[in-house]
Amino acid sequence: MKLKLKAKDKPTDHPYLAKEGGKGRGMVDLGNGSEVLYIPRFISYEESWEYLDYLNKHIPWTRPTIRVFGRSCVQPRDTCYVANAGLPELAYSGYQPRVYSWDEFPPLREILDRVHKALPGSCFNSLLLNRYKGGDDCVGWHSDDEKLYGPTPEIASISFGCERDFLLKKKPSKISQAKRFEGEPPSKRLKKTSHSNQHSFTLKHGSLLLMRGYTQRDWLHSVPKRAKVETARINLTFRHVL
Ligand SMILES: O=C(O)CCC(=O)C(=O)O
Ligand SMILES: [Fe+2]
Repeated sequence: MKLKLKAKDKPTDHPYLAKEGGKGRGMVDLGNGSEVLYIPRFISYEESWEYLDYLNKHIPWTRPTIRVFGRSCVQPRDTCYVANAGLPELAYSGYQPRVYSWDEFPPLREILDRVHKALPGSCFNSLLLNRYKGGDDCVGWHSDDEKLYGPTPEIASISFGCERDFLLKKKPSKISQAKRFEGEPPSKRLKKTSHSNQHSFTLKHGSLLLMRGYTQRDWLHSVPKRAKVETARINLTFRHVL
């Protein structure tokens, strides 16, 4: 693996983020304890094509019917779910995916190992796969804030195939959050709210993006539709179910 991060470089707390450096390659501080790390070439170009080909052929993709704002619709992307045995079951938008075992897909375990090595201290036990067949396939604004991931989930996202935009936007702040600024001088308020409220990444073939801290509590993310995109993209999001 070409990644520069090694376990021996490890300071005690979140070494991969410390190592990348607050201002260095790939790390975006979203403010108030939310962070994103982006490593464009996590898996080599050639290996990434091999993984893409394998996943296209061997994953039992389904396109389920889900419920969004009280209406049934076909999810605009293919999906599959892999997890350790015995975990609480995942359900989202009224859909409970069937759970497949890692044993059925050795390359997924291999990618999981590579992610664990690159992110010392991480411990993912489940994986949601998405396949976007073309530019009409997408995922709308959401956060992965299901209770089974706990209050500060780390989500590691690997992308293969067609580059697509990954957008982040801040959730509208709650009154309780606004209240925190009461009684503080305006200069301080400005400082605390000076982070940008949106970010975008073009997720490259073989890239790794990590969301951590309060990113799921305070931010929404999406992969919007794109005209002119005709080729497929597969995305893997590794998560830790508590
Ligand atoms: O495809 C992506 O990059 C994001 C997928 C996602 O947000 C999800 O599965 O929750
Ligand atoms: Fe998500």
